[in-house]
Amino acid sequence: MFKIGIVGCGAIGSFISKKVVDGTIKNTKVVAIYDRNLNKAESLSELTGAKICSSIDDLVKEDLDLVIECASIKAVEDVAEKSLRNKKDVLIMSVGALADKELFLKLQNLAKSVGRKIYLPSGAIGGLDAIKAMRLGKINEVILKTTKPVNALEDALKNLGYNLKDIKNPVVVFEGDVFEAIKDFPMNINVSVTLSIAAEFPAKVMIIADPKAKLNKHEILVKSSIGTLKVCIENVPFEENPKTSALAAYSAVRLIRDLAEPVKVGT
Ligand SMILES: NC(=O)C1=CN([C@@H]2O[C@H](COP(=O)(O)OP(=O)(O)OC[C@H]3O[C@@H](n4cnc5c(N)ncnc54)[C@H](O)[C@@H]3O)[C@@H](O)[C@H]2O)C=CC1
Ligand SMILES: O=C([O-])CC(=O)C(=O)O
Repeated sequence: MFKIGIVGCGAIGSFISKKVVDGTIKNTKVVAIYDRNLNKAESLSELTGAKICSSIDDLVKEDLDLVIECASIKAVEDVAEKSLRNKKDVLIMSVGALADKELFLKLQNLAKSVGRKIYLPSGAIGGLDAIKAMRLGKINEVILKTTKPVNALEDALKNLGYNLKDIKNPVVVFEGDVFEAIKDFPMNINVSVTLSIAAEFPAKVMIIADPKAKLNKHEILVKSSIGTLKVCIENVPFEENPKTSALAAYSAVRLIRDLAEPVKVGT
């Protein structure tokens, strides 16, 4: 039995748990969970039978094969470092944390020294298989254009001083590099960091708030010496968290399921 621990019992953590319980992820059990909001942890414990832990330290001491972080950028350092130090592989959803190059390097070195893995799912985007191959040639440009409904960007827009009622037409609310993008939109643009890590090239990012949009759209352009990649993905958002595309959770489910598969498809 493959044993997992989950930190963050929101949209993604709940979805992964459901897919364990319904057998989509086979031979797997959710053994331990932690959320700073106890109510959220209690609902997932009812569904999975998992032990509710009182802290990340408590969770990583359990007998686990994989710890899944699906909480927030701020939680990543603690979850990843403590999991690795306790000889557990870790899957990170809040990939935006790894825009901090020092942190990323520290975690990579730690994973190597303890012989464990850090998994970064493709999340709400696609095309990373081709981009990873392209980076063996020369990458010249990486662009991500993300269009989301206004409510999906609500927290970040309010912090940036936007009055949401004033947004009547699609408006470019951010244009800049990946590092600035994830600072301003920490709950909306983790994908830009995953893309930049896959390409080993910092993405240029544009974010558009569209009051008529119903889907989370990500358009990717990568120019390289091997060829040009254009990917456009239009994702259905989660009802319980419209910031998050359902595909992000599906990609984690797929990754966990594939760990046990004998055949690997794609790079
Ligand atoms: N890599 C990707 O493509 C994507 C990544 N994400 C990221 O994945 C993460 C999870 O997303 P959702 O499930 O939609 O979020 P959510 O807001 O539905 O759930 C997050 C849960 O984590 C808990 N939490 C937050 N910080 C915590 C901490 N420090 N310690 C313990 N619990 C904590 C919250 O109480 C909440 O229950 C977010 O950081 C989100 O930005 C979301 C979409 C795509
Ligand atoms: O789910 C999405 O469409 C993308 C997202 O929120 C993120 O990358 O943080």
